[in-house]
Amino acid sequence: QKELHYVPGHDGMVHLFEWKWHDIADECERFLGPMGFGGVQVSPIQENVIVGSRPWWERYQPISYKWYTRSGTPDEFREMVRRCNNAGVRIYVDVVFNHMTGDHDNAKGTGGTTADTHGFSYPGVPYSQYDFHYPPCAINNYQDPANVRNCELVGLHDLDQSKEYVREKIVNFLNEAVDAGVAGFRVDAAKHMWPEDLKTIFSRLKNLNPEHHFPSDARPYIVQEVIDYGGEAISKYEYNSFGAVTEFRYGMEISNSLNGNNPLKWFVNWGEAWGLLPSQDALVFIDNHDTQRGNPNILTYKSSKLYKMAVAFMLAHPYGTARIMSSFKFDTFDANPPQDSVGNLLSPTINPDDTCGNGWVCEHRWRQIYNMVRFRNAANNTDVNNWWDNGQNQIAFCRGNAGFIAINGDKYDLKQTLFTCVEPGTYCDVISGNLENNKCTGKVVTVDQDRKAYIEIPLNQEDGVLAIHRGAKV
Ligand SMILES: O=C(NCCCOc1c(-c2ccc(O)c(O)c2)oc2cc(O)cc(O)c2c1=O)[C@@H]1CCCN1C(=O)/C=C/c1ccc(O)c(O)c1
Ligand SMILES: [Ca+2]
Repeated sequence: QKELHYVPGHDGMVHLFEWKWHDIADECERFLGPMGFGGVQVSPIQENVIVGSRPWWERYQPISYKWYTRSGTPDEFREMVRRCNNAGVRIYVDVVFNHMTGDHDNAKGTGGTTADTHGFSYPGVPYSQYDFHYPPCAINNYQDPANVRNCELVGLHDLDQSKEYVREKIVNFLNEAVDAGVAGFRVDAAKHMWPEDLKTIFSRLKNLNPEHHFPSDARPYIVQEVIDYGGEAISKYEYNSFGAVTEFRYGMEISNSLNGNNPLKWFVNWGEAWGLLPSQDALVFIDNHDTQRGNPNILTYKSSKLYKMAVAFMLAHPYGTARIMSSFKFDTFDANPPQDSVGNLLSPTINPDDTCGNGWVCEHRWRQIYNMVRFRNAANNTDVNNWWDNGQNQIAFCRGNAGFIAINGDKYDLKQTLFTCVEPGTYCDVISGNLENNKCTGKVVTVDQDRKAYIEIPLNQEDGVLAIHRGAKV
């Protein structure tokens, strides 16, 4: 099965990239739980090799399966899982077991473990040369599935998951996290592992720990990172029968449209009809930790108006399992996360307006984004209906009779009286403000007896979106 184990009334995953465990626990209790977020994807928990300038990608070079990273210790991790589960927020661990490190002289890990990387020896597990694809070959041909699975990604020593000993080490690592109360995993570089090996490994995972309020016999939710935009020999469809899969085309198509290359009107049949994975198998996102820094066509926090429109559309639409990126500020690809002079990660500071400081972007705390998480919760179990568009980049649709959203991607005002599906009454536009003390701090939308309303999104307005739902009715 691929069902998530979100607590009822919670939906939407947020990737708290590079956050420390105690800060995540605080965020679950003070913000994510109350706002109805479903879960957090955390950075890798396994010990990684220390690379000089501390680039973000050092955490994707494991040196052992011990839970010591710059995000915290095993006890801090377990405490975070307990506190987040108690706040109704699930934890999904980013796990890296396609490979270990590349070659590093005098390699040392974030938990003090050393390794002889040139000799393919990792005593912290232990792994030796026999546990790897050896002698190494380089991945240099994405049209050859064996090359992509059995060779080294940028020189990272490639484990052989067909070996029972390797499988056992991986399964034990994952099951320890299940015992600690996690709800599932994001499997890094799944494209670089054989589907049969992954299926075998996942079949050996325990059921989720009932002490953490999971239904009995609940299975871990697995998301496999398969970077497939089409055009390579390996397909996302090789992986979605035994786990969910990242749908990279999702963010690419929405970014492409909002960047002006393809009118929004075409999204009337957004979903499988576009060649995307089946909805229940798809983990969807606008940007991720890699594409936000490596792909100029993908919208990120740096294009904030278009980005909020993209994320609002994702959260308003029922297709797939939505994941919101929460970033640190960066201006180069390799940039390290916010850290002090001796390499300790900095905690996000929370400003009086609830935004973050200390180099953290906290997209998930932007009103236009957290309010769309609430929209997604208010609209759960409904479909897209009553689609409207102007033939170009102005669209609107309902979710059952629970919610209504309008988006203006054109270079002129949207001014229309539209059918909004929701009960007649007065609603707050949750993009421009909140419903507080039974008043709207932003725009007010009056829905008449015919369930129609005058909808206006001027071109020069701060946001290109208007959204109302039954949870924001005055
Ligand atoms: O130029 C780079 N890499 C060469 C391009 C291949 O990119 C990588 C891909 C990759 C990229 C595109 C694909 O279609 C694909 O199948 C794989 O997946 C990785 C996964 C890892 O766990 C660790 C890595 O170092 C990589 C990686 O280098 C820079 C310098 C080293 C890290 N890195 C990077 O660019 C790091 C990227 C990275 C790191 C972690 C990820 O989870 C990820 O998705 C990408
Ligand atoms: Ca591999």
